Formats: sequence, C-alpha cells, structure tokens
Amino acid sequence: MKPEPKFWAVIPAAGVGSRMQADRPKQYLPLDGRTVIEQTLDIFLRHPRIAGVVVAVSHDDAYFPSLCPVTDKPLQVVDGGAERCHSVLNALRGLEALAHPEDWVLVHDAARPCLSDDDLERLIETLRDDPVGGILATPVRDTKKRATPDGYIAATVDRADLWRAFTPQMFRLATLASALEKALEDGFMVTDEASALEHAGHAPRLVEGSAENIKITRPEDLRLAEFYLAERRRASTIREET
Ligand SMILES: Nc1ccn([C@@H]2O[C@H](COP(=O)(O)OP(=O)(O)OP(=O)(O)O)[C@@H](O)[C@H]2O)c(=O)n1
Ligand SMILES: C[C@](O)(CO)[C@H](O)COP(=O)(O)O
Repeated sequence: MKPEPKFWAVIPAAGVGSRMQADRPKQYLPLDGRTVIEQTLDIFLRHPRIAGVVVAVSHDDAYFPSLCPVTDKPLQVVDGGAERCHSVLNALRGLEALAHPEDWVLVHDAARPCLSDDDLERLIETLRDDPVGGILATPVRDTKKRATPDGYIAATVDRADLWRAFTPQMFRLATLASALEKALEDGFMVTDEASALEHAGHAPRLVEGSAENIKITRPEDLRLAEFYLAERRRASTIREET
C-alpha cells in the first residue's frame, strides 16, 4: 500500500531585496506587527496539511536565527544560492532527507506574505491528484505593452491568454528537483519552478488565486501588504465577536 503523499513547503528567503532599497533584506522588514518572513512562515506552519518547512536563507543571514518560529513541525534551514532557483534547489536537496520522492512540494516566496488560507487550500485540493502539478496565478488585467530599448511602445501584447504567475508552485519533489537540475544544466536560469517543468516538456496547471497574493518587491508593495493583512485581522476580529 503506497503511503499518502505528504505536503512540504519550501520558502526561498535568501534574496537581498535590492529593489526595496531598505536597510535590510525585505523579508525581515516589519509587517503588521511581525516581519514579512514570519507572516509567510506562519501560513504554512499553522496549515494542518503542511508536514514541515525548509527555508533557504543567505549563508551570512544574521536575522533569521533571532526569529525562532514556534512550531512542532520540522523546520529546516539551508543555505540559499546566487539566484532564487539555486536557493530552491538547495532546499529541495535538504528536503530529500525528510520527504518521499513522490511527496508534494509547495515552493512559496518569503516575499509573498499575503497568501490566503483559502488559496493555499484550493491549490492543494485542485492539484493533489494531478499528474504534474501547477501554480497559483491570476489572469492579466491591464493592457500589456512591449517596450523599445529607449522607452517607447514597440507593440501591444495580446493579453487574451496571459496570466501572472504567483506562488506557491506545487510539484512532486523528485520531478521538481530533476527538472530544476536539467534546466540549470541547459543554461536556463528559471525565475519560477513551473518554467523548469515546462522546459522538461510538462504543462503545469494554472489555479486562479487572489491578486492580493502580491510579491513585496518595491516600497509601495509593503504598504499594500500592510493594508491587506490589517483588513483580514479586522474581519477576523468581527467574525469572532459575532
Ligand atoms: N538568490 C535568491 C534570490 C531570491 N530569493 C528569494 O526569492 C523570492 C523572490 O525573489 P525576489 O522578489 O526577486 O527577491 P530579491 O532577489 O531579494 O529581490 P531583488 O531582486 O529586488 O534583489 C524572495 O523571497 C527572495 O528572498 C532567494 O531565496 N534566493
Ligand atoms: C516565482 C515568482 O514569484 C513568480 O512570479 C517570480 O518569478 C519571482 O521572480 P523574482 O525576480 O525572483 O522576484
């Protein structure tokens, strides 16, 4: 009898956050009373289906050790790499000591603290029997333009079938690790996990999620994330009081 596959979270958190122009890596900036990364980790540490978490942090990260998230789940910390894909691959290799090759891995940016429990649950429920896996995403809303090198409109891109890729991106551990290794061997510095699966010939599934699942990249994103989390806290308080 094959064991039921488990669900693991991999959190790439080894970036420097250069576009944020802050005094520290953006995953350690304050957000709604905690840090960005604590908000993100909490989503997975408190979700009943998540068996454990592997976080990739910069080898000289001086911030993470002071956080000490409280959890009874396995929480492994590995060194990140030069690019996000290297950090993810390092985390997958760390996870191999804890997980079965057929277990599901949900790769989620530390910089996306506004992922909702509903979206996480929908992703898992939609993909748990899928032969490949997939990603949270949302259809493009704005008209898309391609630019000339000197900042003029070169063309309008048909947005009919365009989606914005979010995270988590959910794939089987062995499939994802080998796809990432192959993409890197072939010289593809993929910016998300789905690109590696596509390079390997797969067609990951798109699971529509909330546009509130923003990636904190620039200063204005932090203000928006503060608004979203404060709104959810207010709504939760009202529900508890009624
Ligand atoms: N070598 C890297 C680069 C990025 N990340 C992580 O991947 C996520 C998405 O990357 P991005 O938003 O680009 O973060 P940074 O690389 O830190 O931002 P910037 O490009 O502005 O420096 C973040 O949680 C970041 O910490 C990582 O683990 N390892
Ligand atoms: C993985 C990702 O968040 C999907 O949109 C995005 O590709 C990360 O890109 P970044 O340049 O590493 O922020």
